[in-house]
Amino acid sequence: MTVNTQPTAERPDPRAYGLPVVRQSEIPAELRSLVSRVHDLIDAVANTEADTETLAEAARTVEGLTAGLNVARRQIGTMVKRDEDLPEEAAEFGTITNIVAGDTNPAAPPLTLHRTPEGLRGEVTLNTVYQGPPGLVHGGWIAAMLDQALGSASSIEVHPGLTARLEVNYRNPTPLFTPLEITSRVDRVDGRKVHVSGEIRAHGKVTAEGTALMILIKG
Ligand SMILES: CCCCC/C=C\C/C=C\C/C=C\C/C=C\CCCC(=O)SCCNC(=O)CCNC(=O)[C@H](O)C(C)(C)COP(=O)(O)OP(=O)(O)OC[C@H]1O[C@@H](n2cnc3c(N)ncnc32)[C@H](O)[C@@H]1OP(=O)(O)O
Repeated sequence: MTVNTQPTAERPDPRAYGLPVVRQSEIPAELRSLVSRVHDLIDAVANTEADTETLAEAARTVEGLTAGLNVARRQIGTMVKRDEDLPEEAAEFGTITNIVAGDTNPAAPPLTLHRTPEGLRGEVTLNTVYQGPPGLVHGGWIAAMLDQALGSASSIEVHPGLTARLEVNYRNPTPLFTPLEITSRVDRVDGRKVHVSGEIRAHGKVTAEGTALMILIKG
């Protein structure tokens, strides 16, 4: 059962918690481009068999780049405001460096979830950076992606919350380099307790199922 496909009107404003907010459209194209290139760099570093001279030069270059970028850092907990077509009071917020779905996190896959009549749906294809068993996605990452999809279902359909309990059933191996479909929904709301569920599918077959209890943020 989907409780409500429309966002709740009143949402907690991160600014009330002392957290800065960046509009998604304010993230410079240059930063998005850098994030994408570093995402590819992580994969290249994880898999390279280049000669030691090339490795040493790359390390020096990256060290210099890191120092250059660290001259100006965001405040921890900076949030990004999404769905800017929604009215201000119905806006959806996410943490900008969220490890699963953060706009500016090059280590994030990233997973983007969209509303559907049934709940939320997203697609993601993972490379060897997310590898656990050979050729397969790490189980911890499967849990992380389900946690994000289930938390987002609560956040978008009801109200943002924190995961109090998460259960994952690994039904089939989840392959790398394969489009994965991730779906989630709200099953039941009981005061501040929101029961959510979701699945990951590869080639239409369920590889993992998750259920969780989200406790809504007060205020
Ligand atoms: C941090 C605030 C910033 C706000 C910024 C504004 C907007 C933000 C917008 C979005 C961002 C929000 C979320 C991000 C979305 C996705 C990220 C992925 C999800 C995560 O990565 S999230 C991290 C991992 N997560 C934790 O880090 C939680 C650690 N934990 C706690 O922080 C507390 O534990 C908490 C808050 C869960 C509850 O604490 P609490 O004091 O608020 O509530 P309380 O204990 O009174 O429970 C109320 C009722 O829930 C029942 N209940 C509680 N826990 C239960 C359990 N485990 N099993 C069964 N029932 C349970 C009680 O029995 C009672 O039930 P009853 O009312 O019937 O008596």
